[in-house]
Amino acid sequence: MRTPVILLACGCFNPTTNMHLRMFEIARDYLHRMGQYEVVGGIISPVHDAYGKKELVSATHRLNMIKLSLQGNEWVKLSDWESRQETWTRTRQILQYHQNQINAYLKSENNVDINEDELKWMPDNISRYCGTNQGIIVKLLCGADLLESFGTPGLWADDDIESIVGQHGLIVITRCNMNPTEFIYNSDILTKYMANITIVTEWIRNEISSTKIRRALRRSESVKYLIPDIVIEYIHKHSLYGSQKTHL
Ligand SMILES: Nc1ncnc2c1ncn2[C@@H]1O[C@H](COP(=O)(O)OP(=O)(O)OP(=O)(O)O)[C@@H](O)[C@H]1O
Ligand SMILES: NC(=O)c1ccc[n+]([C@@H]2O[C@H](COP(=O)(O)O)[C@@H](O)[C@H]2O)c1
Ligand SMILES: [Zn+2]
Repeated sequence: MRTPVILLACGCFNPTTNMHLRMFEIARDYLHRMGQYEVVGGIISPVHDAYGKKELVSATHRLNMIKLSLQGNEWVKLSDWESRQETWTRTRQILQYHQNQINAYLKSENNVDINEDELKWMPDNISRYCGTNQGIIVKLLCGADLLESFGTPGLWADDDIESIVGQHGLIVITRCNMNPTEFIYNSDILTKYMANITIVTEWIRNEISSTKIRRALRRSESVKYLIPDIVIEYIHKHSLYGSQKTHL
């Protein structure tokens, strides 16, 4: 019996790139091929404005751009819970919130309406799992850089890392110049929970990043085929990232 999982990606999504969307596809293909997990759905949870990262545009814009990117996507959904909180929330709590809502829904015998604003991020087909006694695990989907940020002094509490990896688990997509396997080897906590970490090698390598997209936009260079057209239109319409409409 395969274990049902939901993949949750957190980050700035400033703006969403094709690689953010590809991450979900790459992970689902790999997990299905390996046969241990069944991917029930995906969630994107953009970070709160209070995270305060350089050049971060408002959550309203980032949510809108994610919504546009997900048009026509049948299995990945946007969760705005994180951005609606009073301030920045640790990733452990974000995973826990979504896990608790899923657990409550599965116990609810199906009379909760998942179309309500609060639960719009739930997978459409989740009702299939009600009353089956089968839990769904919310796992953190991330790039190798996020995993390696666990090693930045003072950034993540050991307790949080233990809870994220021990109770949820990680699906890590490789990124150029990073060696997640070696990073796990060097960490006692990550080695302890190694069975809960899946490293997925992206063989069709590309180094799209939001930083490079913002840089190109600032320089009035084309970002076509790197981010969805509809997001490019949105960026120009709202003059985000110092962009001027010279393309598209
Ligand atoms: N090219 C990529 N390969 C693998 N993972 C990626 C890639 N781009 C983004 N990710 C992952 O997507 C998630 C969200 O990342 P984030 O919003 O920081 O995007 P980013 O492109 O890394 O942006 P920035 O350059 O602003 O840091 C993170 O887990 C990150 O590791
Ligand atoms: N202690 C924590 O829970 C912790 C620390 C640093 C970053 N994060 C999260 O990781 C993501 C990092 O995104 P960036 O790579 O864009 O900075 C964000 O979603 C942020 O909230 C969590
Ligand atoms: Zn990043």
